[in-house]
Amino acid sequence: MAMSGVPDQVGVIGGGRMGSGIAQAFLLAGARVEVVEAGDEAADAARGRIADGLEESARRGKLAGDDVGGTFARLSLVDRAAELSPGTGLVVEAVPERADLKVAVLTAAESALGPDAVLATNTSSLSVTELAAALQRPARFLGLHFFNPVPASKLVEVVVAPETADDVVLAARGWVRALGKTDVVVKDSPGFASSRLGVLLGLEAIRMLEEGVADAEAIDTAMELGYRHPMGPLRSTDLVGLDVRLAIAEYLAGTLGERFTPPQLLRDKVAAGELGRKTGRGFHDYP
Ligand SMILES: CC(=O)CC(=O)SCCNC(=O)CCNC(=O)[C@H](O)C(C)(C)COP(=O)(O)OP(=O)(O)OC[C@H]1O[C@@H](n2cnc3c(N)ncnc32)[C@H](O)[C@@H]1OP(=O)(O)O
Ligand SMILES: NC(=O)C1=CN([C@@H]2O[C@H](COP(=O)(O)OP(=O)(O)OC[C@H]3O[C@@H](n4cnc5c(N)ncnc54)[C@H](OP(=O)(O)O)[C@@H]3O)[C@@H](O)[C@H]2O)C=CC1
Repeated sequence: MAMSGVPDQVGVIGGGRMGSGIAQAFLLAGARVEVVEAGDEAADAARGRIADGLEESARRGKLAGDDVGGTFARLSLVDRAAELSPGTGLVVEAVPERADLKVAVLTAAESALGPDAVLATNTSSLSVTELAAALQRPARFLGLHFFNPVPASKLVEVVVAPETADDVVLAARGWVRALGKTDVVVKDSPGFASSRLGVLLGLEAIRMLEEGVADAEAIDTAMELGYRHPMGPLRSTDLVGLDVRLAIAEYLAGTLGERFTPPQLLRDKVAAGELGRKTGRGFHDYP
């Protein structure tokens, strides 16, 4: 264990929006972190995101002992999940929301690690139980669902499948707290507690936009001032990424039913490359 109560060595598969935030959180808690990204260009981009995040943490006085350089020195990048260090205590998978992709990287990681390692998925919606079925040691697997933006978000959903061992749940809850975040334990089911509710609100807001009920600014402001949500449902969709939201909605439509069917406007915007903040345009503009 690192001094603060997280495993000494942590792996994060996928260093995109979420993976880089998760890596940053474990670095701040004192762990050595290996991030898996294929290819030099993707690795450099992930390294850059994490470096920027740590600089911001330092500006906000969130670096405990080390300086930015010392914290960043505990980060390394590898090309493939099979190359993760055998002594890794915890791996969090944060590749795109596709079951086949997640199974491929999780099974590769499992083969590289010792029998006590815990594997976790950051999936927003996919069945943790079905992902577990592809593994040799399903008892050591669970969902650790972080929220965006990871450094500012206080929540991690701990998603428990029927086969997840009790001691793994206990350890994972301790790690979440050691990150300075709050854990909520949720039984595995499509969309867990947060995506099931959050996505429905987002989809309804898009349908309202399609119907011309109000413009995006008005819909968001209604929820921000009326319900005191920190961000309206369209601004939140822009932050998550319209492509990510579409993948989640498609899965939930298939499992929970028609009410999650993605509106045509969401499909059109994704097809047009308007993915939200990351592309500068979604339901709002980000110059
Ligand atoms: C798709 C999924 O599967 C799941 C999802 O993620 S769905 C949710 C998508 N996200 C949302 O909808 C976000 C909603 N919006 C919000 O929560 C808020 O507007 C926000 C968190 C983005 C900003 O809120 P804010 O109050 O202005 O944040 P801010 O005061 O700057 O920061 C909050 C805390 O995080 C810390 N923080 C922020 N950035 C940080 C960084 N880079 N490093 C370390 N700490 C940081 C701040 O220092 C502050 O800490 P304290 O509470 O200890 O003071
Ligand atoms: N965005 C959000 O608000 C949230 C998302 N999530 C979930 O987190 C997961 C990741 O989402 P997000 O971070 O937004 O997505 P991103 O697209 O930002 O990141 C995914 C990363 O995974 C990399 N990747 C793809 N295939 C592999 C592979 N085989 N091995 C290693 N890395 C790979 C991608 O690299 P490259 O780009 O080079 O292909 C990319 O850097 C999804 O399951 C999503 O549902 C959970 C909470 C919030």
